[in-house]
Amino acid sequence: MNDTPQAMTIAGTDSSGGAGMTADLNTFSAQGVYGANIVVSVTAQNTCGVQKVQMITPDMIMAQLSAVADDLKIRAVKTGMLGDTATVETVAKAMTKFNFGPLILDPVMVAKGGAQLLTDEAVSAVKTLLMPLVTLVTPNLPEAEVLTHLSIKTTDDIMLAAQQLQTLGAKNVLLKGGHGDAPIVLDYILLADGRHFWLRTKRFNTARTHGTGDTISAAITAQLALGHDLETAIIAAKTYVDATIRDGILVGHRYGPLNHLAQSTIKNQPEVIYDI
Ligand SMILES: Nc1ncnc2c1ncn2[C@@H]1O[C@H](COP(=O)(O)OP(=O)(O)OP(=O)(O)O)[C@@H](O)[C@H]1O
Ligand SMILES: Cc1ncc(CO)c(N)n1
Repeated sequence: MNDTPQAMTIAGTDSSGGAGMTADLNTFSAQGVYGANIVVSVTAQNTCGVQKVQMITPDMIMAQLSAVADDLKIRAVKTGMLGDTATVETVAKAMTKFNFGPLILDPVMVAKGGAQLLTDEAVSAVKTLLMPLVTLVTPNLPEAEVLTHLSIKTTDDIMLAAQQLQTLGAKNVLLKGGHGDAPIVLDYILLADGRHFWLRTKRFNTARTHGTGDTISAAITAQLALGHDLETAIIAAKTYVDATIRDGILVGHRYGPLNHLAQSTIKNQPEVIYDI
């Protein structure tokens, strides 16, 4: 029997199944990777918004992490919603104690419907405790603004923000460009060795984008667990998330979930641009 590639998500649940841990696990499966899941919060949520959040105790979070570390061979790990300072501290502690492979930090702060998923206080814990441990950080534009205190309007601002995120300790940066309404979507990647590039796709004119950020970071994590290098992993993940939006499904009434069973095709690969 082959050694099945295993990845792990540390995140919150979404009762409607579109974002958070469910999006991560569906993505892992779609990429052919086995998924372990550390639940840090339970949310009552649907495509219209988040109604209620219940955090899990640090002790229970650590027990889940220990249980996985004792038995599985995790090759890459991602974090999603972390919620509060105690959770960030627990996760940071576990990341130095156990070897789960490269850490992908998706610094989830606000849900598509507007609910806050990370306290203001916890933002500084993310910056000081987690960022130095991170292989790749994947903020969207508003999250990058909070982490860097920059106002990000232009492509130059995006490049500067990515550099600042590296000075906080993240080795590599993916700045996601899904927010806004320009007809072209640009994601920016700054690698540890200073190389950088943009991924350009056309914007799908749809509100069915619940969990796009979770999905791209989970797809990157899965690709790393499969043994691909980071650049290849990011391009494959972007191609996949594009397909999951393109082949949309009709679930719920507002920010509908993605189609995690969608197939990536050569035709929907992003354009890679080095100079903008
Ligand atoms: N309407 C769209 N059309 C094409 N690509 C999109 C669209 N919306 C998001 N994306 C892509 O999805 C990925 C996630 O980007 P986004 O900026 O939406 O993340 P996010 O805000 O963290 O998502 P969420 O909070 O819903 O998890 C990026 O690669 C982005 O380019
Ligand atoms: C639990 C959870 N994690 C992340 C997001 C962001 O997509 C969400 N809406 N809910």
